[in-house]
Amino acid sequence: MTDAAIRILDLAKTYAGGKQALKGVSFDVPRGQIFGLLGPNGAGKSTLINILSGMVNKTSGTAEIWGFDIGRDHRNAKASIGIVPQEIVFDPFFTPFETLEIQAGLYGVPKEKRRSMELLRAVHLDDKANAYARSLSGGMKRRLLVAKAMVHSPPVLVLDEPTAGVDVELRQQLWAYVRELNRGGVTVVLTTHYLEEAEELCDRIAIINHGQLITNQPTRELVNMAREKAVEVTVDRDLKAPPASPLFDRIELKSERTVVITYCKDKLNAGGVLAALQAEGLGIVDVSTREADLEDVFLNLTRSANG
Ligand SMILES: Nc1ncnc2c1ncn2[C@@H]1O[C@H](COP(=O)(O)OP(=O)(O)OP(=O)(O)O)[C@@H](O)[C@H]1O
Repeated sequence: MTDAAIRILDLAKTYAGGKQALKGVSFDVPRGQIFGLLGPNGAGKSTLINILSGMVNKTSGTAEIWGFDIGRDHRNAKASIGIVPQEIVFDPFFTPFETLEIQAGLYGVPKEKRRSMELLRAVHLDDKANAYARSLSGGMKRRLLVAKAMVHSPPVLVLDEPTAGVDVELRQQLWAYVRELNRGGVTVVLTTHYLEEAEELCDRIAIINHGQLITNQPTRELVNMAREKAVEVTVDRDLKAPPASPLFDRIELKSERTVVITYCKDKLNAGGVLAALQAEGLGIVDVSTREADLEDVFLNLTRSANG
């Protein structure tokens, strides 16, 4: 038995029309982590999740969930994962309580082991237990989907773009619950477009683009890869052209007196940038720096993978 929560090996998918959505992707999701799966639109994230959930058939390669092969050991693999889909799909005529009971029935959870009310409390929907699902707001429906994915107490929970259309407060509530589940031992996989979200939540991040894995590493390391920093400097006189220096990677004129200078933090620091400007005879009026974040890394990595 592997110690990975999910093990994906050379996984490929070509759709009927010939579109190669996954071109041989391999990675492990370590147990106990919150793992981010990132990529731009059309990268292949949903295809990968749908293969894990059994909704899409893989073309080749293997995938294991909690040590169970999704093909050979389909039942155990399915029992080991809960998936919160991207689309909100409910039967509008069932109440949240009934929705969870039916789902538990589908997974063969015996009545005495069901915990529908407990799950509804956890996602702050206990007061809506007997309301029609169609009367719930978008955020409430999304939380109900999370509860629904947990009825059979799977060790792995996958959330596919869970915060699309969810407001900031509900997003925080959702993350608080996801963290709580993770502290309780649930491995969480999250797909998102929001790098900030991934940076805040995930222990590890994999990025896919055009069906290929671009990177897979601890979030901290990924952030450290952002070698570029930018400093915005306002000087004491109008500039006709941006002052050039071989030390700068890029320089752009933001307004007559403000320039944004991008530099590599291995070569230079903000003091060096200012010294170079002063050497040009410019007086410094104002300075602000920006920490490189995952957005930069993401753009750099996907750019180099495209080029
Ligand atoms: N059923 C399908 N038939 C044919 N092509 C498909 C099908 N589903 C997805 N694709 C294509 O496969 C590629 C990967 O799509 P996928 O939905 O996996 O990407 P994604 O990373 O989840 O994107 P998004 O973030 O927009 O959901 C896209 O080019 C998409 O158009």
